[in-house]
Amino acid sequence: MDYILTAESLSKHYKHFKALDGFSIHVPRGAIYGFVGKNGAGKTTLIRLICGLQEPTSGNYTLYGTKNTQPEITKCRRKMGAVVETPSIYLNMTAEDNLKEQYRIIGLPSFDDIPNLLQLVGLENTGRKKVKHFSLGMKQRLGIAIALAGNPDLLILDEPVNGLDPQGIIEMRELILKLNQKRQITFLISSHILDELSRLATHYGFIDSGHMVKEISAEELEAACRKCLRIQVSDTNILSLVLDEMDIQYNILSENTADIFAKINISNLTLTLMNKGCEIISLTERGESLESFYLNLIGGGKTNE
Ligand SMILES: Nc1ncnc2c1ncn2[C@@H]1O[C@H](COP(=O)(O)OP(=O)(O)OP(=O)(O)O)[C@@H](O)[C@H]1O
Repeated sequence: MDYILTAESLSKHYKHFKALDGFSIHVPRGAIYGFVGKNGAGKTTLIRLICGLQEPTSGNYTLYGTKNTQPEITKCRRKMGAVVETPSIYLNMTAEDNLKEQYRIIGLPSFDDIPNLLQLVGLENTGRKKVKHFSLGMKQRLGIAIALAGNPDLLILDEPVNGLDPQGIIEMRELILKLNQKRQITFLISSHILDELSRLATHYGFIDSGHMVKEISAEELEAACRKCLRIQVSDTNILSLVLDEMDIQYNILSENTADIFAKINISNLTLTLMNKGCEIISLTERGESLESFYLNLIGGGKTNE
């Protein structure tokens, strides 16, 4: 697989405190990678390291295949944009002037692309309005426009929907999906709002106390959380024959137990099984929400702070 960002055995210690400890991550190109963890788990610490704002205590990471210890890493960081904590924008300036300022900072020679960029993030009609009069959602989208100025193909967003109202959340989600699908931008999104992430993410990494607990694709996660019907019967051989005939997906767990992954007509199944001499002993609905998967993985309870 082609990874834009990887880390192995990465550690960041603050005196005796291990904010990241033997941490690993693998972000595939084109992914929307949901980076999930409780407050204080180490998410922002990783982002600060990748952005070059801090140095790791030990271990390495790679950006576009380049190790952080190689001099070319600075060039690689130019292909990356980040909106960390509150985006750094000038409140007394318009959206357009903020973008011009960013273009100057990164040395872009022409402002021609600014109208397109404003349109891309839905701020094309803000005219002379100063940013201090923007909603939080508009400010966040301007933060993204600023991060997009250098035409990056990796965007790192730290808690992008924190504090946004429902409309702002929808606009942010649509913008992320648009940039991912139309501009092939890979996203690393840190968040603890799992429900929102699950509408976007193609991959997840669950971090706890500075460790990567699990990396999983959205498909694998969906399969792990898939609702199923656990059925206990007198003979699963007969059950599998019947389910095959009905073209229903299932998984045999033992001589008497199986999981069925479909909505079924229970009376129909009971009758067919009885006619073939197989008795149903019990039926229970099983399944795990994303939230309970996450809590099982890292445990509820206290934060790291
Ligand atoms: N400069 C620092 N000095 C000492 N400890 C720090 C420093 N920066 C972060 N920490 C500690 O490292 C831990 C991880 O912090 P980090 O900001 O990475 O967490 P986070 O997962 O981003 O959490 P949040 O969602 O609250 O932002 C926290 O316990 C924090 O107090």
